[in-house]
Amino acid sequence: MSKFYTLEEVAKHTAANDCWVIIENKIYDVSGFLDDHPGISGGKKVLLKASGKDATKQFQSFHSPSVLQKFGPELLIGHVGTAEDAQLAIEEERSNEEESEEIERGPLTVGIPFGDMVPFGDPMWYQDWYSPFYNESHRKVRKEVRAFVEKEIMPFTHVWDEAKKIPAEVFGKVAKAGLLASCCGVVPPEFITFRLPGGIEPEKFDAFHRLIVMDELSRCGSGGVTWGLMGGLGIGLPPVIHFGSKYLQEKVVPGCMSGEKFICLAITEPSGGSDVAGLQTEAKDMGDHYLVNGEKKWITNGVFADYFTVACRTGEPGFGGISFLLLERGMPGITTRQMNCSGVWPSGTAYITFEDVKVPKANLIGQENKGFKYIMYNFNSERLGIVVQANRFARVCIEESLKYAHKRKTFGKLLVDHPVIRNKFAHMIRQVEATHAWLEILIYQSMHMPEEIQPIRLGGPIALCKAQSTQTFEYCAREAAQIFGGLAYTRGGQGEKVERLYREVRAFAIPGGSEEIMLDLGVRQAVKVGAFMGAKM
Ligand code: HEM
Repeated sequence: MSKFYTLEEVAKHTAANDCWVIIENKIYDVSGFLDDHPGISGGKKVLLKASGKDATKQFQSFHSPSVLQKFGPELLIGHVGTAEDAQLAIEEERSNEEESEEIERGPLTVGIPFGDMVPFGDPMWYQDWYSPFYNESHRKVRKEVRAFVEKEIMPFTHVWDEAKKIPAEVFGKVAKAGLLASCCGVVPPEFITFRLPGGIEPEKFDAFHRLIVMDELSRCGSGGVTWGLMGGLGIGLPPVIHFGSKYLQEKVVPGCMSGEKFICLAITEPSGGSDVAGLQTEAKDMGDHYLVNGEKKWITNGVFADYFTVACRTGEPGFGGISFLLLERGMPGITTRQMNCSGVWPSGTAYITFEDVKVPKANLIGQENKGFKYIMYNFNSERLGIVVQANRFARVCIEESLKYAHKRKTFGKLLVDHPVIRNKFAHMIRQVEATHAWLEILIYQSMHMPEEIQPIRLGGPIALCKAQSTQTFEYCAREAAQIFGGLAYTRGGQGEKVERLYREVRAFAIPGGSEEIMLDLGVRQAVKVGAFMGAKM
């Protein structure tokens, strides 16, 4: 049970070896933290000066709430108040916990709002707007994944990013929470070992449940973490699940789904990114095996992957001569090295060299020379995944900067009271909401349109939506950085998410099809489909 102290009692603790501060009515013993407290003008001195009293205001102006999520539990020693207050506070906390997902209902409320209701900080259906796409099962997934991400991911995101590595044990936790299985598209139930988020049956876990999982995870505001956890898995495993032999599936899928093994998709080469048909990595047929030679570049998770789903040339030049092979770490001739990129640091972006790698024929994924079809199959879900992440990152930029604009004053006014700042928010919001609405309608199509016509009908609009989402992300990261000013130019602290996201924009605008290629593809396909469907042009 929590302890309670009066203000007079707290005021006695102002020494370097006995230092308490009050923040939001809670008392923190920061004696052991003084030397670790950062600050340009002496982090220890600042804290000592604030000791023995209520420092809520100063705390809120210098920190993001995640600081207390991370350090609070260890430093918290009690609450301010008398024994009577104590009982009341405990009861209030309990009832707050029970209702935590519900915001107080007012006369404007029409449903059940979720989240902290920062305007446009969450999709509209969270913020008490009607939507035809979601039901109780989606609300369950949303609630569970949000709690998991806030406890297990968000407090550590900055540390992992700086370390350029996610600790191994995190993957197991993420797998057990059902998140890994949620990011691989439609997964046959036999491969799902852990309970899916919200306890939803595998057969009923639909594309909107998957959207929610990825969207909620992306609230951490780090492409390095989203890609570090599931970037390779989400695109490297589906070819094995959908086209691989039983032998390959049994060998690869269980380990990857449990977070003990890692897989990546290796398509891009030093000489070509979006020009997949021109890939050069060669797999020579040697009778009982293939001999693989070539190089792959910018391969997400390649640094720590155990398996590599590799697009190789097995036949004629162009689209028709590509196959997918599964290569395994430990096969002689495979070298991976970490690339030094602007962003997405913990995602293990690799340069990979294959030198005379002997690959058994049993490691062919699907049929020989059908690789391009599998790549195309993968692209639509990969691109939708990028849209989900990029748009949530753009939303994070809105959320973070709108909160900041409510505490930072310039020229005697809060930032949010300056029309020039509100104008920035307006342009960010209209783009994020338009992108989200387009995303939802595309996801709805992917659930209902016959699978065989999806590549033709949906490929173009998904490509356009990908470009829309990354340009929105770029716009919002820039505007949020302007609102944060210097705080978004330094790593860590209040501008932490915005600073990182600003560096990560290109990691979404280029891979999975660059904006230029996406825009062109979108129009080319629209014209082709239009002609097929009798458009009078
Ligand atoms: C439980 C108490 C506290 C904890 C755990 C804490 C933690 C931190 C951390 C982790 C940072 C690094 C930046 C960030 O991540 O936001 C920071 C920065 C800072 N803190 Fe605290 N802090 C506490 C209380 C206070 C109080 C009471 C004050 C002022 C009276 C204060 C003043 C500052 C300042 C000025 C910075 C910015 C330093 C800079 O940008 O150079 N902190 N604090």
